[in-house]
Amino acid sequence: MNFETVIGLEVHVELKTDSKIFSPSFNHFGAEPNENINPIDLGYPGVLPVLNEEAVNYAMKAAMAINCEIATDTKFDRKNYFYPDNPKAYQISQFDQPIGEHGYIDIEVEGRTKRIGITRLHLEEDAGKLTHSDDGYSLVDYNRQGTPLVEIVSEPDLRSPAEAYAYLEKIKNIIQYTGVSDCKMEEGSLRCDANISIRPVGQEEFGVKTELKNLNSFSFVQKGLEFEEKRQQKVLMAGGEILQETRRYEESTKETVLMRVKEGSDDYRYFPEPDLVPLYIDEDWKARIRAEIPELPDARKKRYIEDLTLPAYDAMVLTSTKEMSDFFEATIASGADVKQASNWLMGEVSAHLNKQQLELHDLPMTPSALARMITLIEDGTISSKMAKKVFAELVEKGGDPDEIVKAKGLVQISDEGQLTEIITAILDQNEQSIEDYKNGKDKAIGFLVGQVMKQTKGQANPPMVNKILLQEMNKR
Ligand SMILES: Nc1ncnc2c1ncn2[C@@H]1O[C@H](COP(=O)(O)OP(=O)(O)OP(=O)(O)O)[C@@H](O)[C@H]1O
Ligand SMILES: [Mg+2]
Ligand SMILES: [Mg+2]
Repeated sequence: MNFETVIGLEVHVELKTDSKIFSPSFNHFGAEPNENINPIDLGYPGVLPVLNEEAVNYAMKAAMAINCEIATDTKFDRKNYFYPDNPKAYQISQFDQPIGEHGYIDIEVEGRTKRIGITRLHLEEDAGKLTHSDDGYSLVDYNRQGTPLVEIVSEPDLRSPAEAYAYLEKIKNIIQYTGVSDCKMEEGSLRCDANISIRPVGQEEFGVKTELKNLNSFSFVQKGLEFEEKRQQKVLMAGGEILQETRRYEESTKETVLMRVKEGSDDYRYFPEPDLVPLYIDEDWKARIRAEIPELPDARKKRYIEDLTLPAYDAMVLTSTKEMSDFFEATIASGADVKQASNWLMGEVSAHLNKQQLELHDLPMTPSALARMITLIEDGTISSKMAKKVFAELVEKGGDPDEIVKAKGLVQISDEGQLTEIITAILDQNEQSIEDYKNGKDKAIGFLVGQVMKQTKGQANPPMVNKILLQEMNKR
């Protein structure tokens, strides 16, 4: 029997506000365990949460960027659960009136664009972090408790693990552009639970889903879903039934294992949070936040193709991170040729970053330095071979391309008169090569170019050397 896979993702994104969602504790990653906590985070008796306006602004920004409608009347709810990562035994979340609903994003898979619905985006507080040691005890760090978090729930519109991967890339890309989160999976500021079911092809009704947790990278999400897709197929083919379970992905075995049979939302005993007033978001507030949203990746990509006439591939690569795209724009604003700037960023710059495991902001090279180097190539001051030396210096130490060119004696000889003089002398000494060339042996040109380069210590402008050589030989 042939099955169709159905996937819906829950993505949690931590918002990088200065302080926590309901308390004045710092909200910074990387502090000593339990350094950034106070009695509100820990839910001591008698404390009251106060909503951080910045967290609401950030959540609205994220929701708008994924095309959600923003609620006018919204509120917070208590989700009750007992687990040591949460000292209050409840999480303040949003149940039936989330900040954002009915959104979508467009993803590209195998050259096709597909629209994936977003059911909701709600604002909540993060829980603490447990570290389980091998010798049987667990450590609790409550620094994360109370970090503002948005949960973005997709419609069950994804049809393959590869689509799930593309969806995650796109969500990360968009949210990073808004600047409300770093979306670093390795630091936990972006996390994902993946829901998956299968159904016989042609059947309208969805199958029973399982939910995968402990997915620590986008590729583990894809691998976990691929395993689960096959596991469910085997169960159904053997006449068994899928139970609504929460399963844990094991990186070492690449398998999913049962954690618990899933609780329903009834088990959480949701009720309106009595310590917070309902939140009313008026049109002015919405408009103010909307005006702060920068140009998003899809719009940028379109502009690069239509206005800058870049190939679609370049536009895609350049907009894949905001940092790359901003660097590119600053480079062309400093006067670099658009296509050359794109080529350098996608080529040499990206290769260097990959090799050294660096990010653009780690480089001492500024966009204006890259632009100047590109201009020096274009106007013939340096050859592309010399440019490699200038580039190596720029990414190592930074500095001014003109000064590097001067210091390294890299100036190219592009003076027509000077080159003609050198070439004439070389031709006089190599009459055999001229003869060979006239007899159709094109190799002779290569030899003569080599002689010119040798004599000028590689400083002659190669296209000009070629042109003048041909002119002069044809005269003879
Ligand atoms: N039959 C199905 N097969 C695959 N995915 C499904 C199916 N039904 C629902 N989903 C997806 O499962 C996800 C459910 O997420 P949601 O946050 O609404 O509920 P939950 O996981 O039960 O709640 P919690 O936040 O408490 O974990 C959504 O992304 C939805 O698209
Ligand atoms: Mg959920
Ligand atoms: Mg869930």
